[in-house]
Amino acid sequence: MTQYSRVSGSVGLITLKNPPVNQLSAVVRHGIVDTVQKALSDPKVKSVVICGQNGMFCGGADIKEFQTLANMRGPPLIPMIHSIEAADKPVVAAIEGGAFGGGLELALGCHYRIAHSKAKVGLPEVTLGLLPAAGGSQRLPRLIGVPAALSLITTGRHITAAEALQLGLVDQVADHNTVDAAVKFALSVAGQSLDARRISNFQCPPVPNMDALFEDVMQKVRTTARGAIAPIACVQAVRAAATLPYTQGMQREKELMATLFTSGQARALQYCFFAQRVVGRWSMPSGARWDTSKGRPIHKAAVIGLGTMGRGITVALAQTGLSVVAVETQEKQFMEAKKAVSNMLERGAKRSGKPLAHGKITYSQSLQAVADVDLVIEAVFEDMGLKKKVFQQLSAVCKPGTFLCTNTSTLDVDELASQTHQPELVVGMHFFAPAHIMKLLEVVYGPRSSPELVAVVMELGKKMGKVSVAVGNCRGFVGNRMLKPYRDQAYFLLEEGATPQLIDQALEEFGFAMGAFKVSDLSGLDVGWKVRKEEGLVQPGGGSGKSARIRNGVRYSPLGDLMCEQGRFGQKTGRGWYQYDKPGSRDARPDPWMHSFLEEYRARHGLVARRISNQEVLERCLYAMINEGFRVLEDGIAAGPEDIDIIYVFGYGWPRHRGGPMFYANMVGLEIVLERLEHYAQANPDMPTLQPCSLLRKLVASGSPPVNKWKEVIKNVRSQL
Ligand SMILES: CC/C=C\C/C=C/C(=O)SCCNC(=O)CCNC(=O)[C@H](O)C(C)(C)COP(=O)(O)OP(=O)(O)OC[C@H]1O[C@@H](n2cnc3c(N)ncnc32)[C@H](O)[C@@H]1OP(=O)(O)O
Repeated sequence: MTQYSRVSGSVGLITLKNPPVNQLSAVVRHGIVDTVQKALSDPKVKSVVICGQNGMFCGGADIKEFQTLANMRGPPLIPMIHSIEAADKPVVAAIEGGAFGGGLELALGCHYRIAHSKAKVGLPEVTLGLLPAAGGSQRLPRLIGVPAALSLITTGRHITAAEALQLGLVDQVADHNTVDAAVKFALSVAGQSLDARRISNFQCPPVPNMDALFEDVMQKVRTTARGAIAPIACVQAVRAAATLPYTQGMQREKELMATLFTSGQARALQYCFFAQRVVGRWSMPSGARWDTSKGRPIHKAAVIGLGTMGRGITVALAQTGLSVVAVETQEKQFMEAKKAVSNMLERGAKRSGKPLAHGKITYSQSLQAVADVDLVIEAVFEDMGLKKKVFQQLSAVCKPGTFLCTNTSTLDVDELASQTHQPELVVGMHFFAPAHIMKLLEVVYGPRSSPELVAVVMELGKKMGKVSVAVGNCRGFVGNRMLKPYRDQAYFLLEEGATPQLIDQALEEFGFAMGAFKVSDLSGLDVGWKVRKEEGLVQPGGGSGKSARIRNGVRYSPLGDLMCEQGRFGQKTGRGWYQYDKPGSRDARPDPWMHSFLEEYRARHGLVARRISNQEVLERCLYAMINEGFRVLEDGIAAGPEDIDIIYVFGYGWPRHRGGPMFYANMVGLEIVLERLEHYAQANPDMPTLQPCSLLRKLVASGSPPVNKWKEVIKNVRSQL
């Protein structure tokens, strides 16, 4: 786990060996303690270099060890790093690949740091619900100053070697063999005084108006944290570094870490870290899997339809380096799209510092232009008739073997596949707007979709920088299917006495980026109205009598339809569930009109408004959504709870520090979720989405196992169906 050798006569070389990222597991820490001791006691050794095998310095503490305290045996990190800093021989960190979290903290304990030009460094503990508690919160501000340290520690962002050099975080950047460069450097500094190299002895560089700086940062962090506690603790720890002697600062770091370490938030965030990796190992009900299905290379892709989504998809594809044919048949849209795509590419290049991808795109107004591409993403208007026509044309125009994908948020992918000669080469790609920015991609396979195609699209998603989740085909797939009962409950609560702001506030306090009604205003109320009209659910004026609030024997709220009849489509019309200064403006303000609108509505339907608590809002909206999540699992639409949680965290603004809806259900206690659903279902027999689903009952009957054990119960439930 840790290899030791003497090189160039007098340099002790310690190599961390713990694939995949040389994480600091107990054995590695043992190895470091032993080999440092060996190097320091060997009179032939004048200086020491620490590096990692396979081009990676160190990915930090072993996150798996955090799952249970019992796992955390072996030498603790803090004294280990202290003993390196206190050494009387220079110790040089040779950073290849990356130094993250405890890995960077180890490097900060060394007297010098040399990084490869392609290496990245960072303290991402905050993203795991923690803080850099192996001295990182105390050493980093002393080394690079309080403002820069706050920026790195509160965001967890990874920075390049060049930025690290500029900040003074590393001493040298190497373009070639970093270990050789570090050994050479170690030879050159052997015997030199180390007094000025021990960061714990430094004072933080003074900051003018320090109190104001911390107040300002704290306020910003509180706003963006949406209830997460780790970013706040990070600010407090850096403040301790800036105001206290090192030893007291370390004590404060320890106390803050103790609170975070045992918090549910840390558990949720660490679950998300692994869940994100689990969804990459996709599987299909047919048994096809990520490790047994091989894709084939895609050299040229096409996008059909250059509306908002098509433009974003074109940009995302071009940024991967692929050749892209962008097709739009309507002249006006075609001209506008060319300009818009070009602007988006320029902004993207500026943001990322990567070269412009203009040359990768050719534009055409004819579908014939896609004849020789390997993969097509159709992104025309969300209309089954239109999409069917496009798929028939694509099937005729494209060369045999071309993969055909549809960007859709709800439509039946199998129905579209049946329009083509090779239905096995069709999948859905549910992008989220703006498609070149949003991280989530639902990859929707049908019963006939080939695993090769799923492999290709999952890989393509990764290249586009997306978190791709493979899901089965059903109405709304995973994300939108679960959103429906959540939204329905929000509408029902309005009928029963709540206001849009009461409901949104409860959801935002829970941690959602936006409440249900603000989201509805943002995406446009007319979108759902059109779908409901097509489904025959809308009655003019909302209908009357008892049947007005029932469709197909199930409770229905015509409130959204009534809003649309009034032309209140949301932000785009300047009026929706909220009011806005002008059409297109984003600043939502409560609208007194809503009050009389709701009063009148309730009076018409004989409803008596009652006081609705935040708890009821959360329980009804979230548990209805979670219940649907269990149905999704039962139906085999998602392979596991991780898939659902990642979809919600990356696509629907679910607070990451609550781990996703299914993890959250587990945190609350499945038996409590079941009991509350039973309670609400009994009170509302016309709301079948509140009837607890059988998988939830089975899980509770099986003793509510942790999320990572659900798959066994799901397998049993499915085999009984
Ligand atoms: C008292 C002191 C206490 C605490 C102080 C210190 C705290 C810490 O150090 S917390 C850990 C901080 N480190 C991180 O957050 C880094 C996490 N890792 C990553 O960001 C990435 O893995 C990477 C940038 C290092 C590499 O990315 P990539 O090449 O894309 O690989 P993967 O992300 O797919 O990871 C591969 C494989 O490694 C597992 N893994 C990665 N890091 C860790 C880790 N620190 N501990 C345990 N396992 C780790 C990861 O899960 C993947 O494995 P699986 O596919 O099997 O899940």
